[in-house]
Amino acid sequence: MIAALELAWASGRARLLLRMALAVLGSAVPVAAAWLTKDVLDRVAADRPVLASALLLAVAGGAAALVPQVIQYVEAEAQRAVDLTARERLYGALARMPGLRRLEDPRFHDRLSLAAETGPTGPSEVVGGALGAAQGLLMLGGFVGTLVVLNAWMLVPVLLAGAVALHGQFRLGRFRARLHGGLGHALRREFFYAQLLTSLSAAKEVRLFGLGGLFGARMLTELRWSNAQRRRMDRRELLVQAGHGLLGSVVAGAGLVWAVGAARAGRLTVGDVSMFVAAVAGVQAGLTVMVSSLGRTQEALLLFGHYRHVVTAGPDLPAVAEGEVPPLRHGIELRDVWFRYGEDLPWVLRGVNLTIPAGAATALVGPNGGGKSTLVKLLCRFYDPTRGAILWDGTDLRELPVAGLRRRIGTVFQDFMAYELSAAENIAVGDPDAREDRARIVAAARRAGCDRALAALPWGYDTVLSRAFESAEQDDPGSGVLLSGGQWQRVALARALLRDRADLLILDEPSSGLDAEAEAEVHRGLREHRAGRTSLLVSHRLSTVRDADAIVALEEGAVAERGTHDALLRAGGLYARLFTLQATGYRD
Ligand SMILES: Nc1ncnc2c1ncn2[C@@H]1O[C@H](COP(=O)(O)OP(=O)(O)OP(=O)(O)O)[C@@H](O)[C@H]1O
Repeated sequence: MIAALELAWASGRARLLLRMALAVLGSAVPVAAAWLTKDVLDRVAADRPVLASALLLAVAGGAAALVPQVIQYVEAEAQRAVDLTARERLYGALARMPGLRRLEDPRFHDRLSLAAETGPTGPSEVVGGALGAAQGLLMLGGFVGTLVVLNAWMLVPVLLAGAVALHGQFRLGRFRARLHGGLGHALRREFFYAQLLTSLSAAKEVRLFGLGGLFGARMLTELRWSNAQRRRMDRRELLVQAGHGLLGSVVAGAGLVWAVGAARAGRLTVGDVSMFVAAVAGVQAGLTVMVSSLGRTQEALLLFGHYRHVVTAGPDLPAVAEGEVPPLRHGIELRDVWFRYGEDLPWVLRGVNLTIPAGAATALVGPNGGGKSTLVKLLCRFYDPTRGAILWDGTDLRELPVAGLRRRIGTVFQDFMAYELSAAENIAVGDPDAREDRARIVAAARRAGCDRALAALPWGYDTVLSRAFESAEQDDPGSGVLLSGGQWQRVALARALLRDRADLLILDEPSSGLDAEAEAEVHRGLREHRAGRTSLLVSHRLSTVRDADAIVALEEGAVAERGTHDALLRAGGLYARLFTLQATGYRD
């Protein structure tokens, strides 16, 4: 509750105070209007001057019409401000998580989508609900006072009905919050199938294999399941609300019968009867507002817990204070590194001992699933080894600032990103400092062999590499083009080469999509770029690694052998077998 209120306070104090003042005004107006109505009626019946009271009643009527509109506007404005602050905090918290483990955890993902949904709306719901409850309480207080004056016994059934409704609303709120939490899995799968049916990247296989019907049916199954859950919720809500309404009308009807009887007997004036009717309606309205507002607050608080969980989760790897990492002088050592992605998952790396000497080119080869990409991810410190350590010039990576370490590394991942941004930005993301430095971007593109292709695009480097944002206007750099797989790979390579000051260059399958000539050309460029630098090249194309200073073969998570190309061929082990197979394939 405090966290939600703090968020609302932080995103606009003046607005929150105004909203509170309006809540007080909103609850005072109906009570004042009821008293003024009684006064006007009694004055008319007693033939006394009525103008001043009638004018005040008109003002109260105007305020009753106006205040809700103003509250609505202020609430919407507050909602937008809270949305901004909540998102800033949520995505800021995510950016402070340097590892990948949390994002791979489906439970965390569920919380994350609930946090993204409820964080921006939660505080407004809580504030709105709390103020609504206070408003209801004030209104209730005013009318309860009135009922006490007229007939205190009427309070008993009216308040009992309110207590029943309050209990029902709380149960509904808890049920609704649980339902919301439980739907995450189904919603994610439904979204996944809907994405498959609409995404361009899946379209080829979906059409060729005729998967549209299958995925569509699965999407509808998920939707039907979540609809059934929502239907259960709606039915409960219907029952509770209808019961509450019914109870209210019975109480109001009984009260009216009593008031009319009392007026006949001369115990009440006409004004008293009007006041009584207004008071019973007012108490019930106050209770309804209070009950539904408390229910709304409770539900919002339960859901806001997910937002709090994500925002306060903290870094997912033991953090070290920010700072720079000294340049690599001697090398990186993996000392008895064991790693698995989860406690219930098999070991991926099993006691890897390996040195990547500074200034030398090391190549990593081996069968699929051997752990090469995992080793790359550990070097970038997306995870910490489960056992053992990785040392940067003798210092454990866990003792180095993550951002500082990553500034020292340039990497092309096997599954690199194709950003729907301009060609220049697609390269510049490799080093945000170079965003405005077109000369550096072009130099990196030249080294990766994509300079000519990018310069020849309709708007050169400013062409957007996507058609998602295409506009009808001509000459708009937003109208984009699509690159081929190999061209994309060169752009991703340029992104890593832009970090020309990085100490360690990691290339995970940088040329798998290139044609033979392009591959030879790119590797010639890379050899020049890597000369004298520390690099780690992961590749299945063994022709591209033969000139590395050392080749390491990784098999089933362990180093099977290590040496130069010639030495490994002579040894006749795994590398020799793989190389000979590939070479024979080419010759045949
Ligand atoms: N995020 C992950 N969560 C769980 N298991 C994973 C994850 N990433 C990889 N693995 C598993 O780790 C093992 C090693 O995968 P890795 O990608 O490191 O192999 P690789 O040697 O790079 O393979 P390839 O040559 O096919 O690229 C595989 O069995 C894979 O299923």
